Amino acid sequence: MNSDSDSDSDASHISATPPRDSNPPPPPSSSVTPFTSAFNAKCKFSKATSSLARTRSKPGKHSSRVAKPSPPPDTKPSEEESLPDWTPLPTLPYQIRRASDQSRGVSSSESIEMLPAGFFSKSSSFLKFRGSCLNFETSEDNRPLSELSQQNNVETEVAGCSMADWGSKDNSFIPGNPVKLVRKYPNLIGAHVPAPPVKVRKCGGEGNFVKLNLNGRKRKFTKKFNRRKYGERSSYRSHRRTKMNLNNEDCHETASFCDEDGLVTETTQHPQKQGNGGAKFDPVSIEETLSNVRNDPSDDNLVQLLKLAYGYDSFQEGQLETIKMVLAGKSTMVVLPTGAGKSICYQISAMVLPGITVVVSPLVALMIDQIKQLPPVIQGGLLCSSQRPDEVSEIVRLLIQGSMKVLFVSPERFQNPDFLSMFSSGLVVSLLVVDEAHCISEWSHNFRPSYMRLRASLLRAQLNINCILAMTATATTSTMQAIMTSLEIPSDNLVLKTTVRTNLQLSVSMSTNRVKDLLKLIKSSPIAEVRSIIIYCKFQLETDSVSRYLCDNGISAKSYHSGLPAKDRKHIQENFCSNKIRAVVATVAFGMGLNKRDVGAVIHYSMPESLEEYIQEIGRAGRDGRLSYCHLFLDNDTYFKLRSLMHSDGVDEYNINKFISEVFSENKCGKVYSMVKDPASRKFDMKEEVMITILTYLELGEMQYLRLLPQLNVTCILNFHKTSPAMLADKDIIVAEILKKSETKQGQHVFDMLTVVNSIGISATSLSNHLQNLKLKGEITYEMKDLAYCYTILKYPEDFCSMSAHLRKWLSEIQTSKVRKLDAMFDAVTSAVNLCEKKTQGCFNYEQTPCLEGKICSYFQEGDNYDIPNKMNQSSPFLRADIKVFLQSNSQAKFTPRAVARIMHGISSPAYPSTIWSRTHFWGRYTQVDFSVIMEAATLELLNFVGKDVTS
Ligand SMILES: Nc1ncnc2c1ncn2[C@@H]1O[C@H](COP(=O)(O)OP(=O)(O)OP(=O)(O)O)[C@@H](O)[C@H]1O
Repeated sequence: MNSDSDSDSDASHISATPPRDSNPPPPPSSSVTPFTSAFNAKCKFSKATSSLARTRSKPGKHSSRVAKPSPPPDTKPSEEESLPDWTPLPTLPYQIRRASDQSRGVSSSESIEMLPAGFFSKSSSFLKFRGSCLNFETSEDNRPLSELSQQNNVETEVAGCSMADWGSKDNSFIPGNPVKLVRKYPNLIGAHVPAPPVKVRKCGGEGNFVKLNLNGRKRKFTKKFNRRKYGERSSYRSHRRTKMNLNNEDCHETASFCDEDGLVTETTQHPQKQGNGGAKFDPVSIEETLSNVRNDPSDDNLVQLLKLAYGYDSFQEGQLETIKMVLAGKSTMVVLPTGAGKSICYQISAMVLPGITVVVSPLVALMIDQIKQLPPVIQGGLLCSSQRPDEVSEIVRLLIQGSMKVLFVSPERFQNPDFLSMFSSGLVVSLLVVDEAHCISEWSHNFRPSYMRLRASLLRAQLNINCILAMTATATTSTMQAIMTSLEIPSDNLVLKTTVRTNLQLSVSMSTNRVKDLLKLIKSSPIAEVRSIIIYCKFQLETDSVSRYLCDNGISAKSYHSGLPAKDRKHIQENFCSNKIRAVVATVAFGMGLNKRDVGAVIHYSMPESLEEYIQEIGRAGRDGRLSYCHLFLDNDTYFKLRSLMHSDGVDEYNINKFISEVFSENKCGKVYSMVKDPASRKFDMKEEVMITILTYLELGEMQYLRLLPQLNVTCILNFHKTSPAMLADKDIIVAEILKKSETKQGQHVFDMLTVVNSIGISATSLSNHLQNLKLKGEITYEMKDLAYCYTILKYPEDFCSMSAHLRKWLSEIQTSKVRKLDAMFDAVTSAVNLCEKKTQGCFNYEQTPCLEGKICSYFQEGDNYDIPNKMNQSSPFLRADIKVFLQSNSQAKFTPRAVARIMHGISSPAYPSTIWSRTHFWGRYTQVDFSVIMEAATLELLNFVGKDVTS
């Protein structure tokens, strides 16, 4: 309990149960999950003075109306205490007592500078690939390959080399130095062994649909190599039998840190890589082979192309059949394990096909990684919102002249009219690749509403695309079905292989002192000998404390999370890739797309939220094909914390209804509307992710009610400098309109961008550009704020109530699916621990690979449509009494059952932020009781209160 609240003089200290512990629950601000990052933002925001304005209000209202200061729940603030402003709570069905005044206005001190729309980034390549005529030119950027190799970090160099070239003592690249293809050694420090080539099981004539076969006992080994690979696990077990000693504290690390600045660029730079005996990149031979493939895409011709472009001797499982299907013009769905080489499937197709290949990727960092890994024959670039106009123009120029073959974009780009117009004016797209395709499905672990834009029908209409390649490493049957339906991929066109690579050894242990156990694990064989380790935590603060602890104990470690500045994150990743750091202690923010081949261990300090996330994260290990270790520490507290957080996205039908009513409060055809994000989030007690999900549904659901436009800062604060406002207005009709629509405050003109846009009938981008030009001429300076969702209305809904009911049902199904995924994860690892104790599944000591693989296999095959056990309590004797006391002691506020349940679970929400509500000692007291049980109890107690309120 917070010390502040201990001193409460109101009734909140009287509770049916004693406080659970003397400390408040750990601040969720340490979490890195999307919802808790948003939570952090809210916490920060609520400390600042905030604007509550809505865009459709009169000029300046965004800065003039402000939330009423919040009465703290359990304690009265001292005068010096700078409490966050009280946010206007939604008008709730369970109203205890109205706060007396919620309309006090304070101007917002926040200002967000607006970026001109449509920014792009420069992409350069030292080789230009002219798509149609296949001329290879050396560009001005061209430098000796060796120089580029030196400039690039080890990640790129290693990624690029054939493992047959890794033969020297120091594991350096020696062209033409073949090594035996015996997969004998795990990823060890100083194990001066060449890594074998990555070889996985052959598809073996199983057609396009190959069933999952994760259970080690049932594996068929078509190759001697694979038998050896699996046999190695057994010998490893016996090795561990004698050597595993978790108490060995003697092993100290000596790896040092280096602060030299690394460079990661967004350009296509190609180290000499993909070595096949050091075969040089030969544009003429590649051109000839490409022409052969176009005439006859036979296995031999494609293997020849693979050799010349990448230096690999053969395709890995699933690659060849995918490429052949795409080249035959068939839309295809590929589910291959992490590190199985999915990228080559679209890269080779892009080389062969005549038009451009558009790759949709969820993260810019991922796009940059992919661009860096393109072979020299492919020029690639990306479009993202932070690029300068000249960078955009350069990309567009290269695309139009046919020099650029692969373009990376985010799904949000498909709502940008400038981007879409490129395709209507003749740019031919031969292939659209949807990377991390599971984001399309709301039943996946990582649903992104913007991926709803990638429906085949929309893509066909907008980009005239016929062939789509969907790629993921993690899709359950229901996720796969959702993706294939959405992208109209025929069920036969599925390439599906095992979800876990065979070179990963999985283990789990229960832990009551994770940090100590972690240290022991890292200092014991075999992980003591591993050079590169990733340790995954769930919360940002956890990464800091764990890495500090490791450093204090002689392990070179750095923490990595999204709260760090981008420059620091880049630096850490580069130092890790060049082995200057041994361990990265990271949140989920680290690793996606990371292709450091010799990561020898992935340790889960905290359990992931789903088996999908687990597979993604362990997929960073052993990408060189060598035996690698994946250990997970299981603890109940993390499970309860994560389960609570699963409910932070929940939303009531009542608030959805209010939200929709606000969206459609006017209905003028062609008018651009906006909703400022932060105040709306507090008003409807909805996180931004939820608001954008609803808006995207209104755009892309069964009926198109609105069209979303790019988000915009809608309030502009303008200063005139050279010419007087009146004189400038005489010459400039836009300025004249701005003057009409603006309010003057202390010499500054404050106006709403969309009011001007709607009255003159120009686009928001044109208005932004106009202001930018005036600024460049020295006429004005301006500041933008109030980031808002912008949209136009296409159809007015007939029945808000049924629409709200439908949306609530949909959103709660998504939430239930997430909760079930967490339960399935917890169930898989707990049962692995329990089964392995009984040693019934062939597991030994700390290795539980067969058990876990069995669980993972059935999860991905059968989905989560089974009765998953969970650890939550379904009742609590003091719950109702505690809720009653809580409501009595906070009678000045108003609550919904969900708000009460969140407080009891210690979850912040936009209208009930932890900065205020964690002061009550009920905060997080009932994390072990099922959320719905608390909601039910809260409903009953609130109804009692409403009754009392009405009669009094
Ligand atoms: N045929 C091949 N032979 C040998 N190595 C290959 C082959 N194809 C790809 N690789 C290598 O495998 C590594 C992983 O490839 P890639 O990054 O495409 O995997 P992925 O399936 O996209 O993984 P993730 O889902 O984790 O991003 C790369 O270093 C790549 O060069």
